[in-house]
Amino acid sequence: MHDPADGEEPHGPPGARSDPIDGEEPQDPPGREERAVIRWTAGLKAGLAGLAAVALVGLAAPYLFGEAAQQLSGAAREGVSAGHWLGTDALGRDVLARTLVATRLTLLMTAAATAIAGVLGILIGTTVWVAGPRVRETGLRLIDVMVSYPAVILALVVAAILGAGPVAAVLAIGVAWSPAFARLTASLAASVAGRDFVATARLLGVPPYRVLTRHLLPNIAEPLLVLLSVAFAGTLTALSGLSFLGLGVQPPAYDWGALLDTGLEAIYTNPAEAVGPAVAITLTGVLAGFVGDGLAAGSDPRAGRGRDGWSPSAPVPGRRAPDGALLVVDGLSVELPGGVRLVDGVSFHVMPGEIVGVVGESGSGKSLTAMAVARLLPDGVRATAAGLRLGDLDLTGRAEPARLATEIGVVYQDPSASFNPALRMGGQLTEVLRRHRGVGRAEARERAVKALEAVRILQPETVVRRHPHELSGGMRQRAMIASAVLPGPRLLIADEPTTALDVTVQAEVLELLKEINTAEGTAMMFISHDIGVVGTLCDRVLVMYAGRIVEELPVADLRVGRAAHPYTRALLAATPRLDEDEERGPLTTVPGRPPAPSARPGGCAFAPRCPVALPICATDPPAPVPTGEGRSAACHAVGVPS
Ligand SMILES: Nc1ncnc2c1ncn2[C@@H]1O[C@H](COP(=O)(O)OP(=O)(O)OP(=O)(O)O)[C@@H](O)[C@H]1O
Repeated sequence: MHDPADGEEPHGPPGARSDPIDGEEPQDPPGREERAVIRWTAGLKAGLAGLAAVALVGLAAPYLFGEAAQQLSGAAREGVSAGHWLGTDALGRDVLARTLVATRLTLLMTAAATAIAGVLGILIGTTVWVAGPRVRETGLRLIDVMVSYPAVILALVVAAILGAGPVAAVLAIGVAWSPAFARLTASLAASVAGRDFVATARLLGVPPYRVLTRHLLPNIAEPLLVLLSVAFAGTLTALSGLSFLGLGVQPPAYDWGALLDTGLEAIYTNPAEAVGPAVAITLTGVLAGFVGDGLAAGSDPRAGRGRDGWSPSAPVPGRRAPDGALLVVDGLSVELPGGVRLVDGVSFHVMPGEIVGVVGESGSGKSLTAMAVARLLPDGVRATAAGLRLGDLDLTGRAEPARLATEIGVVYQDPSASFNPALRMGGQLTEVLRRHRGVGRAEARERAVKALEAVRILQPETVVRRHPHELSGGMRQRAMIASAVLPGPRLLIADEPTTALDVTVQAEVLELLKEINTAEGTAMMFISHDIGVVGTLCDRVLVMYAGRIVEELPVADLRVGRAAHPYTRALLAATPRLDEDEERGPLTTVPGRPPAPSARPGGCAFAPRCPVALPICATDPPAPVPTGEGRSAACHAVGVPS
């Protein structure tokens, strides 16, 4: 499976190092489309609308109620009345008017403190990240200490040093909240810094500040935005707390905290006096919280995806899977939230007991197609399909986890990352049987031992007691196959299961998969970028290019080089064939590179690399056309004499 970070090709080879200032930078990662989208959840809308209303009050109240707020009515500490909805204060001034007027100063102070916290924290966090390892270590530890120190206490210390007053309070709270931003920035920057596009930018000599502003900050903006709204609520309460304690705003100026302080003095005689500022503080804090929650939910790719990231789409006309097909995929698309299609309307089927190979260059969408079938799509992508079913199991609906776990087995590319290093093999192998098939511990263990034996692992009784790191790569891959077939799945998805293995072990694993297929009748989807490997194992082959299936053909045709699509022919021409008697001439490479998903041309995505492209290929995407029994190709040039 592709890391989103390496989805698009960096410009030019790393060796083509240019001027460090104007160094050629890698393209933005595909995640960018994802970042640009804010999902307008109800909470976010309500929070923003509420805060806008509060800001409007802050703007207008001093003009509308400024006079009423200063006017001495003569009736001190008067209770709630028609003239004074929240009563009057010790000098007879209208409490409601004062609460409304105080909105402006409170909001200004809160916004200033939040801005100071954000700017200072992000500066500290990024400086720590840009600094060398030793400064970084010390900086991070210091930030940790500051974060663990309660912000209000820190603010009290700063306020005590700077003296009482609104400026000191704002600075104190701003400084006190900055470690939270520094910590988040440093951790997020560290996680993004390890991604390939950042490494490439550095390799190309892009200066650190440019890496920071162009590649790092935009990628971590979303969580920082969430923290900003949380900090707004936090600084509001903290500032009100300082004013309440007499360390913030000083008379005759007043904010909500100061009003609360005077209101509490009269809590027994006129409780309403404290209600105004208390409600204002709580309401504004809650609204800021709504915005934070809304932003967090909006940026959570799992939110709002409907049925587990799945939604139905219109059926694809003219395509019908044969009767009795086990897996039927109809118009499956996988896309990023911004609408960029990574897999674009693929339709295919797998018959019971059939091994279907999926080939194509890196990034053609093979893994995402397979993972969409297994319901294991990574966060941040969304799948739609007109139909997707495995036997009677509808894979677009809320498929039962127990059925998914037992009816579809998955073998991944990297055997070292597929097992939990902290657990023994036995527990991991028996998990699905025990959890979903209700098999007892002893029997599950016995079956695990048999399964390991079946994949030709020597001394399986000892192996079940071992941790994954104690096994060789080949053994781990075979153990993973054992684990995948143990619950008796109807479909086994093998995603480049031999890529990480050496050639001898590769051959053994392929043989093993064939044996399982023959003995158990397990249908398989076998993903590989190696058309030669697919030719030895599979019955039928789907060739993918730029998110689409461009050709479907029986493996017998592939073996003899009878392919209709120019892309398949180019792949075949680039593959060495050891079984060939006659001289075939030198191997050729497929010129050019596949387009990035966000930059696919309007017509046929292969057209710019195609030796037989027609004018129509640049404008119209070709639909699959039958090219023989069980064969089809999506190409305008098929059947056109060259
Ligand atoms: N989680 C993700 N977020 C964003 N883009 C993704 C994500 N996963 C994959 N992609 C992009 O989708 C496209 C198809 O990826 P996929 O992993 O399916 O390709 P593939 O054909 O299996 O390639 P490979 O052989 O290298 O694994 C690529 O451009 C990839 O960068």
